[in-house]
Amino acid sequence: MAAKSKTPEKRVFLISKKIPLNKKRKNENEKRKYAGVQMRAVIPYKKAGAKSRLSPVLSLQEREEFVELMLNQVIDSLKGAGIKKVDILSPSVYGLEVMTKARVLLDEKDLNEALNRYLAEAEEPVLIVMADLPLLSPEHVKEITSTKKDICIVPGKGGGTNLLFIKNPSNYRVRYYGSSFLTHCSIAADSGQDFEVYDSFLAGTDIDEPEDLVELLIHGKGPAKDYINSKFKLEVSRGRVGLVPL
Ligand SMILES: Nc1nc2c(ncn2[C@@H]2O[C@H](COP(=O)(O)OP(=O)(O)OP(=O)(O)O)[C@@H](O)[C@H]2O)c(=O)[nH]1
Ligand SMILES: C[C@H](OP(=O)(O)O)C(=O)O
Repeated sequence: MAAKSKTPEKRVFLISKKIPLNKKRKNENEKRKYAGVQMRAVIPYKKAGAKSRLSPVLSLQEREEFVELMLNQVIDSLKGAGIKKVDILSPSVYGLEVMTKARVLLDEKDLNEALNRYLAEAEEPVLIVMADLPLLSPEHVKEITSTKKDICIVPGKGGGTNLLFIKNPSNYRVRYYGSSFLTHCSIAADSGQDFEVYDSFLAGTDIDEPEDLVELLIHGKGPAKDYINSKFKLEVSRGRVGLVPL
């Protein structure tokens, strides 16, 4: 009997010994990273005069209302993915006076300067997420942040960068505008960091131009879609789906 009771104990000991403690910790860390605990997300956001490229179809007041709805959906997608630390980086407190879902950081500098200052000070992996991504889901966020590479880049339409996940933020600088997707790939390669390109129609659809509102009405859900739905309907003309004011 004594010999029998020793065997299982010994096996338990051996199994747990098979996984070295440092590897076990690493696995646990990986899991935590996946759940978004050991990273932060930052959303650059400017409400004043936002989305000027939508001015042919939306007034200034409508555009400012609309970006606020998109911002809130982006925050919800990040939180839904388990990311606890979400910062909004804005040149002004305008529109963020009662924000409780994320920390508000003010920096009057332009988009690139403000983000690069943020990255230089960051001590943990950073996910940069644009505020105009109402088709982004928690599943996208989880997949992007579980990359095995140093960096994960999500291209936006027309050469932009919709999300950028950077594991070593103090070694990376952003350069948005122009063909920023290509620029961000080059910056990664030039700094010796490997990167993954996350190819997704929905995460890649940023809402810049009136035709992007068509994609929101077709594929979207939630308050940003409802807002556009209250002003426009879809209409098919010559084989293309377009937008018609209600
Ligand atoms: N912190 C900060 N964020 C900005 C600034 N300008 C734009 N953003 C944000 O950066 C992201 C990408 O900006 P754009 O897609 O060009 O949006 P936009 O400037 O509102 O739109 P357009 O006027 O049509 O160019 C969005 O999340 C904006 O809210 C800025 O000066 N500072
Ligand atoms: C900020 C800019 O956004 P876009 O103008 O391409 O939407 C970019 O992604 O480089």
